[in-house]
Amino acid sequence: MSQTTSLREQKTVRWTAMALVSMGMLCGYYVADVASPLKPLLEGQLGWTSTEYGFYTGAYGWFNVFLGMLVVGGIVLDRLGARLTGFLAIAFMFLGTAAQWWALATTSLAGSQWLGVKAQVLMAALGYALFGVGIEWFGITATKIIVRWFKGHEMALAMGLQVAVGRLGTAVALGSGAAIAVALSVAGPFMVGTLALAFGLVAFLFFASLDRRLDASERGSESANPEDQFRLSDIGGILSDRGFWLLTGLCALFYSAVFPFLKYAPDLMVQKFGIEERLSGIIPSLLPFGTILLTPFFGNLYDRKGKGATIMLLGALFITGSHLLLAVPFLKFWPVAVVAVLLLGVGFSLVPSAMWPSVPKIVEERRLGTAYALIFFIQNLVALMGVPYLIGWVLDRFCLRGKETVTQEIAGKLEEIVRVHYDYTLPMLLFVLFGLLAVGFALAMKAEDRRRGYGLELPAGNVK
Ligand SMILES: C[C@H](N)C(=O)N[C@@H](CCCCN)C(=O)O
Repeated sequence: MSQTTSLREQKTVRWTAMALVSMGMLCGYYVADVASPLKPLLEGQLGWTSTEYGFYTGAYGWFNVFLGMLVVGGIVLDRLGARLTGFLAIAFMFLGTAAQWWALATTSLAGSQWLGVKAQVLMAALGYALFGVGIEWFGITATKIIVRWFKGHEMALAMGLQVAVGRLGTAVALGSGAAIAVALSVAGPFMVGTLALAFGLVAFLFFASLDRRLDASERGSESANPEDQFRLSDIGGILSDRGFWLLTGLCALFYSAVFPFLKYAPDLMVQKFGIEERLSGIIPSLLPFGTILLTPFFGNLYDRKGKGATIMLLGALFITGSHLLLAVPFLKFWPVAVVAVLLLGVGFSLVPSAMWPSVPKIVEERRLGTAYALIFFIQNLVALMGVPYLIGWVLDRFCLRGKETVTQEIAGKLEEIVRVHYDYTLPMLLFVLFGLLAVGFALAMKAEDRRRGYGLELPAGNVK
């Protein structure tokens, strides 16, 4: 046994490690959502359609799903360790964001088509797909890092805070994206994202040196625990568990009602509530801001009091109610949007705070890495790839109300842009449907928990 005290026993050091890793989450979540407030500008200035916007935002999951990059990420993480995987993840995010910046800034792609798609749209989509690999790898890596550094300490709080820091990135993206685009250019927010990720990479290198010191203090290797190893044979065992499928279904449907909504929320504010494009991200940015405090709060509540299945059910009900409010055609006053977004924020805090810590209650510890990778895989397929595309297609196919040419000041110059008008009732009803299906899965999860005794309703210490 080691004579030296492990570095993780020092509170300041482990929280410093968590803060350094969270910088990657902050910058990554910023880029993940920064295109949302740009939708009207992409249409007005660059002539994109809603279907092209949906194609681009759905590209997030292309490589994760079709090239199996999430599974590859799990294997790389378990075989090569968190330091190298984290570095690769941020490097992918950096390159993917730089590609998006270039695609929107260059004039060299104008008028060209690749594989029947506008070259600019495809280039931005490929950049976003590479970015999607990076951020998903980083999500799994950061979770494993937290487990390593906080085992036996404030682990749930650390996980909740890490998600909260990511949400701060989303809030900044939604709140400032359009203003940066109007001040600089539509590519401007991606330039900011590229620079931010360079900073995230430096912060991660500092973390890596701390992590190496943790190794030294424990005289062991970071991937020494054979329990953590990713095994392909584990997949069958996990997939045959009904509880796993109920949780995965809830995850895919819940995130289908939230992440794609965020991609269209600023446009909804412009189209339905008459908010100025420049300010269109302000109300949606209340959503992640609310979750910054509430996610760790509910996580802590779950640790102490239990009621995880009930918390997930409540969260699903909150998001359904919120979308219903936004779907009612005659409720067009901005305070309604504020109330709905705040309700959504409560739901967006309740479900993740109980869902992610519930996975270890359903899946045995040695299969956890595989289980998270599989859940993320299905979430990418449905919520991050399929639904964003579906909503864009529905908007173009069924919701177009007209177009007009208007003059707008962009980067100090007056320019003529096309403004496209949509009726968002149908897309919002689709989000209501995802919410209702999530409620169904949450109820089934609660029943399965009673039947199988997973302990989802029990506090952290009382689980068998
Ligand atoms: C997008 C990503 N796949 C995801 O689901 N992120 C979650 C947080 C996951 C934390 C797992 N320990 C989110 O709610 O942002």
